[in-house]
Amino acid sequence: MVKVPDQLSLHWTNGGEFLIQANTQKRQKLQEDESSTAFEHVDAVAEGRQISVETVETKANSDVNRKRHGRGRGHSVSGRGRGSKTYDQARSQICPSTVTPSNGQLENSYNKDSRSKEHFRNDSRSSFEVYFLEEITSLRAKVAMLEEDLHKSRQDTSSYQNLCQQLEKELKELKDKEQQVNPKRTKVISDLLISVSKAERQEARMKVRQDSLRLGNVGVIRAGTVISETWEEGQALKDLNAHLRQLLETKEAVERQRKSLKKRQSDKGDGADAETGTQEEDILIQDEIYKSRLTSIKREEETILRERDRYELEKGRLIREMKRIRDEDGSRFNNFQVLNHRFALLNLLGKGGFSEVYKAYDLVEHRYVACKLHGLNAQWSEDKKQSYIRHAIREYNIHKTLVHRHIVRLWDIFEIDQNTFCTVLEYCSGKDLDAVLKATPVLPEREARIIIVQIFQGLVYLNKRTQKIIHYDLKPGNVLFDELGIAKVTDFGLSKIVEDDVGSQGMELTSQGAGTYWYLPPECFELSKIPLISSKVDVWSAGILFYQMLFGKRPFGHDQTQERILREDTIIKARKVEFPSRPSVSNEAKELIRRCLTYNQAERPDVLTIAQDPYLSYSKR
Ligand SMILES: Nc1ncnc2c1ncn2[C@@H]1O[C@H](COP(=O)(O)OP(=O)(O)OP(=O)(O)O)[C@@H](O)[C@H]1O
Repeated sequence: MVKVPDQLSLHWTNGGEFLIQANTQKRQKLQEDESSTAFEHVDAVAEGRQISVETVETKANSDVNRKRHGRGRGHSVSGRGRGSKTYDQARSQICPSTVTPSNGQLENSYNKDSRSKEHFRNDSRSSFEVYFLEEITSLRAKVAMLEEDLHKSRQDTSSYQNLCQQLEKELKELKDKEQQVNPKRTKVISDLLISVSKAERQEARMKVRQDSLRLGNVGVIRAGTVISETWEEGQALKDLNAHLRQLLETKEAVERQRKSLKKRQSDKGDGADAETGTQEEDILIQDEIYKSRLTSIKREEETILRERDRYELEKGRLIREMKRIRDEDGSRFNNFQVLNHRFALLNLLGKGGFSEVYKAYDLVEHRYVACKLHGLNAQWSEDKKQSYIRHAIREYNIHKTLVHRHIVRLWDIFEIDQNTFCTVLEYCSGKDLDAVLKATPVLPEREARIIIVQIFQGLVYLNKRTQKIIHYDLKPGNVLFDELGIAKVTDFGLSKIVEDDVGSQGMELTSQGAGTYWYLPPECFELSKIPLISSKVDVWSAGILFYQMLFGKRPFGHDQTQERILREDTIIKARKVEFPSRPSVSNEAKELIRRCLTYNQAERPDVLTIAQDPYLSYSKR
């Protein structure tokens, strides 16, 4: 008996099922008849073909799948489509002749119409052949397409490789070119910067000369063999002073006249005649004239005094600028050197105790920076030099880790020679707070508030790090402004890292005596034992700063020298802060200052606590 392959029924659903059933019934019938040779042959052929169909179909499917899962190029769809179409055609050619309403009917039809069997055999055979042929053609076409694809891909790969090589070559050429152009470009930028800086130097010197005529100049006086410098007032101040003197003389003259008028009035006594009455009225009128004159003199005096104050501020600025120019002229870095092949030094910004700060241009990052040149005195002992370097490295190590909007960034540090090294800082083109307060000693509360808020934000950052930092040297000169007016705290030369194991009272102050005394709290002046300090030092300093911005002076020892503050224990006695009646300042501001200037360190809030003060917050609650 010939076995019908299972696949047949799998593929030929619906119509095919009928066919299988028909064949099975046929076979049963033939077995019964034992005369089945012709049909068995047909069936065997049909079965054999069907197996082949299955094999081809499976292969075609796996081709399609491979295509689908593989590169997924467009041909796979059409290939499958074509195959399926052929397959469907084959089915449709086979099925109509074999499909009958029921098995019984099929048998009947088979028995009744042997011609239809023949017809079926012939139809099946030709359908399969057609199908195979079409399938083979389709597969060949697919293979051809795949080969074509492969060929194209190979071509693509090789052209991509060529392109890649070409781009690499171009990149190298560009890099080489850039390396050639770079020094030229750097030279052009440097030359431009130098020209601008030279023009600025010239302008600065010209302005100083012009202002000197108005505001004054440094003169030299000789006393025996001793030559010393003295300040000679400029014409504008001389004129103002002369005007003031003249007003004073006039005032004295009017007052003298008024006095004698009063005397005349009292000498006359209480006369009641008509003449006396007239004279008395004359005296009253005369007195009124003198009074009016005195009032106008006072007004003029006030105007001139205001003008003189303005001139004094300008004079202060002029003196600082003269000093800066003198320092620049005397500096060994004033000749536009490029440090570390990168930082083009421009003009001197200012000179500190042991350092010169230059405006510079970073030729790599293309931005302005401030180069602080720390000079070790050649006369110093090796020990002192080493201690200074240790100190500077310590400062650098603290400062370089600080990244905050209200802290000046430290970009770099390098050695220039045996006695000099340089720290590179974020450039702040605005004035420092010290210069601001010299020009405008009293700031409007609104301006002072936003400055102190920014300072506290910087301090909060220092106290939220794992390694907390006490700045220890907060003062107007250490608050800088960038061109947008953003305040930034700088100079970490005296700052302290609060170690993890420090007790609640704070850490030991090992550098007692350093710092600027107006801004330091009472605990820093403790002499009986080593003081313990914490972030509360900065809270006190910020309180002093805020007071100074609002009232134009420091609350404790404003007019005293550092030495006198120490000698007279000024800060140790600073138990309570007093506020002047003018200018008028809000109670909230005064309360914040009181909290910052709490005498007892234990009761004074620390940075994170005081930062919660509603006055330091701008959020709408
Ligand atoms: N990052 C900066 N950007 C712009 N100007 C700066 C910068 N750092 C310092 N300056 C300016 O340079 C000048 C000198 O600064 P420096 O810090 O050396 O002086 P100081 O604080 O007066 O002195 P010392 O550090 O010895 O107390 C000051 O006028 C300061 O405003």
